[in-house]
Amino acid sequence: MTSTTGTTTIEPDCASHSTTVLDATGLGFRYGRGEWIFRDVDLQVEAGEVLAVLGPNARGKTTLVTCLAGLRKPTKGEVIRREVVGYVPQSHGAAAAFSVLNMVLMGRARFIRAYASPGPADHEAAAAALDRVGISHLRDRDYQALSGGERQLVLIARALATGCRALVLDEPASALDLRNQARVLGVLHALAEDGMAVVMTSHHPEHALRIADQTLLIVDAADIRVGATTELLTGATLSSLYGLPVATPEVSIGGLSQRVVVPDYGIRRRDAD
Ligand SMILES: Nc1ncnc2c1ncn2[C@@H]1O[C@H](COP(=O)(O)OP(=O)(O)OP(=O)(O)O)[C@@H](O)[C@H]1O
Repeated sequence: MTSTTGTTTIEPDCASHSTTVLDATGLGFRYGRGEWIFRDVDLQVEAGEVLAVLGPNARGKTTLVTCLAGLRKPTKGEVIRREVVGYVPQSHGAAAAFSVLNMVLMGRARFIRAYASPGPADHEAAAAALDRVGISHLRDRDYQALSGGERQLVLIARALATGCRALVLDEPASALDLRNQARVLGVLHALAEDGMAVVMTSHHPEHALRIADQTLLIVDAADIRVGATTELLTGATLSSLYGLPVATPEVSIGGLSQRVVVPDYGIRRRDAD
């Protein structure tokens, strides 16, 4: 056990035969003396598994995943992290003008002594992380001058440079166009195929249907549902979760039958007869 933060334990356990990377039990959180944001959450994420966290705005998705990542101390319960966890925040901003390479090298902070410069091993890890997400060609670009999709990939590379075996991402594809959504989802899917445990929040149930093995729904603080994505994400459940009619028909795209999410916005086009 390397460190303990209240009830949250960080426990790299290389000798364990369990493939459970993140193990949360009885997790509850409230800000100060406010209302519970969520309570009694139990979940496990295995190596190579993707967990999507869905719920309407302000239901506590960010709060939950920051507890899982160890950035926030839960009010109740415990999270056991058996591997290093990399966190990818929602914000794409950078406080100063950094190159892409220097952004990714920040992920090496825990390996670099105070006032020391990154060494060859750090540069090697940063290059491997850039390569892993397919953006080696951007390494000398100014991070602030990149598009939202490119920045998202840089932040994933920065997390990978930590040597993490679990990745927790807050809305990794929310601000991206369709092609960049596919690109980020493809990277996460490939990382999971290589054994990474992936947790991501999303406002896109179809992203969960594409890549998530498990989904966690925050219906309200006392009603948290965790289950197999394809079983949990029915039209009826999504309609009730988001408060509008949602259909989930099977369609064939590119020769592949896929369940898609079609919300009824309740608006009739003016040119419709
Ligand atoms: N530091 C804080 N102090 C007090 N309340 C907070 C704090 N941070 C978040 N909250 C509140 O906790 C609730 C959950 O916030 P959180 O950001 O976790 O929700 P979310 O589901 O990620 O929201 P969104 O989908 O809009 O990003 C919200 O009501 C929010 O206002």
